[in-house]
Amino acid sequence: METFGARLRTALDTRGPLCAGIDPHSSLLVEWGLDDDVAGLERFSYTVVEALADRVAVLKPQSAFFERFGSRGIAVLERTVADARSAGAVVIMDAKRGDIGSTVAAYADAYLDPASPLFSDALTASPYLGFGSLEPLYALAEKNGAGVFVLGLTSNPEGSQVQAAVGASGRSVAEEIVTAAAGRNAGAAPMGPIGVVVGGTVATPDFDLSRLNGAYLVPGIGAQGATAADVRRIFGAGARNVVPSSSREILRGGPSVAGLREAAARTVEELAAILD
Ligand SMILES: O=c1ccn([C@@H]2O[C@H](COP(=O)(O)O)[C@@H](O)[C@H]2O)c(=O)[nH]1
Repeated sequence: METFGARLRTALDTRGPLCAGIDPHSSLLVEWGLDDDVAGLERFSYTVVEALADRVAVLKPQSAFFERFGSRGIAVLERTVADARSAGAVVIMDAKRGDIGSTVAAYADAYLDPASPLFSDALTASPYLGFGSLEPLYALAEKNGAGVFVLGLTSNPEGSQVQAAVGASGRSVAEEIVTAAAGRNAGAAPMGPIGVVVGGTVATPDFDLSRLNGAYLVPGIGAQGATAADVRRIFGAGARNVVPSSSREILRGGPSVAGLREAAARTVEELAAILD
């Protein structure tokens, strides 16, 4: 079985360093001339998959925008994930799950078990009930060749209230998360299954990001104001295993398939120029 790290590395090498978000905001549905209903959600999501799943490295559906339509929205999410994976994209489910370990085990079954209709290549998760509370996700991800992206330094301005807090060790919460993830990834090649989210909008971290031996998912490119230059500022020129992520900026290229492809290609070009 190919590991998540190997699959992600190949996707980045062959398709370029971009994660395109599938975020069907009601305002975007309207911009695309669609109704803000399940039919609109379907058309929007399947168009993004048709346009991008055979060419961008990673697609990241944002679960919240599907959940708001209840079970019919989840059905659209299931097909979106399955079709995107069939077309060769690595799919990161952005659901930011987290709870006590016994409940996290059910989230693991929901997203990281190949028998589940929502099975994805990776899941975003919140480690703020403790990094170890997510252990069932790490274990099932490893078993099934999938990945987990834990929140480290999020792109929103409120994040630092928790993530920059310094504990008894003298290290910030975010540094502790990176350290813990690095411990779990030790020895894996080309990289381990535990990635960390570091927003492109954050202040330059004052600790070493290079020891993770896993991928960094970097949301905030485009609509939140982060640029390729920010990716270089945070990770250094030529950084590897960095997955910049942009949703609204690319989605505004729609509703045409050509417009979406053009927006994605432009973003990849900018990012590839500064990443390995
Ligand atoms: O720190 C984080 C973690 C996740 N996100 C998610 O990424 C996209 C960003 O969308 P844009 O339209 O490119 O702003 C969205 O799904 C967020 O939930 C994040 O922004 N920051």
